[in-house]
Amino acid sequence: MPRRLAFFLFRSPTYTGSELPQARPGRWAWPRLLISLLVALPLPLLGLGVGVFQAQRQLQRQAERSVAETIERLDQILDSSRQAAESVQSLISETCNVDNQHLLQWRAATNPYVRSINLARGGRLYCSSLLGPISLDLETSTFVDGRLRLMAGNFATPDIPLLVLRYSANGGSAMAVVDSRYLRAVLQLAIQEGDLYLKVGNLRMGLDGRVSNAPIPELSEAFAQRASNSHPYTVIAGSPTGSVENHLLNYTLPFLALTAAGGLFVGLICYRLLGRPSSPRTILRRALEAKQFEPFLQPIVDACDGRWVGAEVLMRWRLPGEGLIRPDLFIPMAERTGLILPMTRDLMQQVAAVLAPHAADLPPHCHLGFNISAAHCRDPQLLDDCRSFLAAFPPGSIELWLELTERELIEPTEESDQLFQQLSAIGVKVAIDDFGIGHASLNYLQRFKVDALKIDQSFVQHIGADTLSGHLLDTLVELATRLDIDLVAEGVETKAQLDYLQALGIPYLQGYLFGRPMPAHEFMPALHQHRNAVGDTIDHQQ
Ligand SMILES: Nc1nc2c(ncn2[C@@H]2O[C@H](COP(=O)(O)O[C@H]3[C@@H](O)[C@H](n4cnc5c(=O)[nH]c(N)nc54)O[C@@H]3COP(=O)(O)O)[C@@H](O)[C@H]2O)c(=O)[nH]1
Repeated sequence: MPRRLAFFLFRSPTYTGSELPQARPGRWAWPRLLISLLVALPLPLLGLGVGVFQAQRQLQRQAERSVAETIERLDQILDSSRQAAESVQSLISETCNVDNQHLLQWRAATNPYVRSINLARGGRLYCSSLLGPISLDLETSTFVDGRLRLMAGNFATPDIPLLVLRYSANGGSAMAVVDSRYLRAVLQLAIQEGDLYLKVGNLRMGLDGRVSNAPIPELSEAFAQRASNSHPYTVIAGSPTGSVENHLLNYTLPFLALTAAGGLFVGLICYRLLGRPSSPRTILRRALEAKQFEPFLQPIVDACDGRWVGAEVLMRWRLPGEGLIRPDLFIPMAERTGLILPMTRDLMQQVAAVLAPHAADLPPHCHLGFNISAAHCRDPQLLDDCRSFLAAFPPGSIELWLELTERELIEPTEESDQLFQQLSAIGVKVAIDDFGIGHASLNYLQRFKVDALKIDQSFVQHIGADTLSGHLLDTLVELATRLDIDLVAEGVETKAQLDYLQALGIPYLQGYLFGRPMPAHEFMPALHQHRNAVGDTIDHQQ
């Protein structure tokens, strides 16, 4: 095997084109093996099919050829025997004297196939080249067509079968006796595989040289039969059940082994190819089809009293065998491949399916925020997706927020302007996510009709650590007040940060201090639990 091919087949697969996680190879091993088997099997099966077809054809041809050859040789023997019998026809009317016996012996000895020649008259054998004068009954009706008789033995050699050719002339007959050993040799030489029979009347002789009146065994795999044009006998050849298998083993084994090796090779290549990691797009598309992307909800709280006012929807990838995958590992790739559009649509549908039945229990005008990226701003279907999402809830029960991220720069165009106007018209709010760290944030503020800013968590985390963050937060609060837009501070983890942000007058907060992102179906039970707790706290404070 060339080195490059061996390397391709046997090296371990490592994908270098993407850092996207994939399902563990172990889970995929069985289907991969099954597909490889399905790919590997056709070649040996085809080989076997061709082998069986060829074997059947060869056995049939062989049977037909054997029948033709046997008839040709037997006719030669019988023609020659008839000549021997014909040559003594003048003796039939004569007695079995010494001269006539010598003549019979001479004729028998000079014919290559004839063992003896006998004369008969008036229903009796009266003269034999072997025994001289004899007197034996002769039943001419036992000769097929009055001319040919197959016998298991006779008076001279009771255990050696023979074929007797009768030639009628001068009121009697001359009979040339052919030893079955010639016949047996003819049969054996004419066939390599299968069975061959000489049939005279209801008696038959097989390759073993035995004469019997038993029916010929069924020749199911190949069959040929022909009667001689010159003498009253038939030759039958064929192959019994199991002959094709034997033929395959004896003659086609190398071919079958070759096709099996070919199948194995193809299967190995297939197994190898299936083991190669897919492109990032294919991995994500498969994950989406398998419904592996799930919504997690993180509460957003009212800074004054800590009550939940809504949630941000964050995507998680539940990869079988690997657990939950962080969004920063796959969202950038989803954005690059454009798959973020159907993924967000799927997320919206899942959230609507989980929360809509509990709409009455949600906080008033429940704020539900989804992250969108540049591709969404060029996708007119976003409008329909938002409409469908809003339509799943009773009117006015929720507020849909789209959070614009800055991972990809959003180029404002006529279409995007129109899209945002239409979104605003149906009540969808727009927030700028991670505000303050991206160079485009201020640009977005100018261009889009923004309803809220989400202050990046890095500012919150530096509260108390440096004065610059504090100044920046002051400036952001002032900016939001001037523009009359809402503010949400992200990444609140400590009581100190909470106090600071409350003192600044930031109305909404989000962070681990209030709740970590949780599976969508856990949101309602968590909200009830929180309500009980916050209700208590508020009562105590009052
Ligand atoms: N286009 C889309 N982007 C998405 C979507 N879902 C998530 N994302 C973006 O992936 C980034 C990472 O998100 P995630 O790991 O979910 O992290 C979020 C929070 O879990 C985390 N967070 C929240 N509170 C705290 C905290 O107190 N401390 C702390 N260290 N981290 C906290 O911050 C992330 C908040 O995300 P965001 O508000 O969007 O900035 C992230 O950039 C997501 O935007 C999606 O569906 N589409």
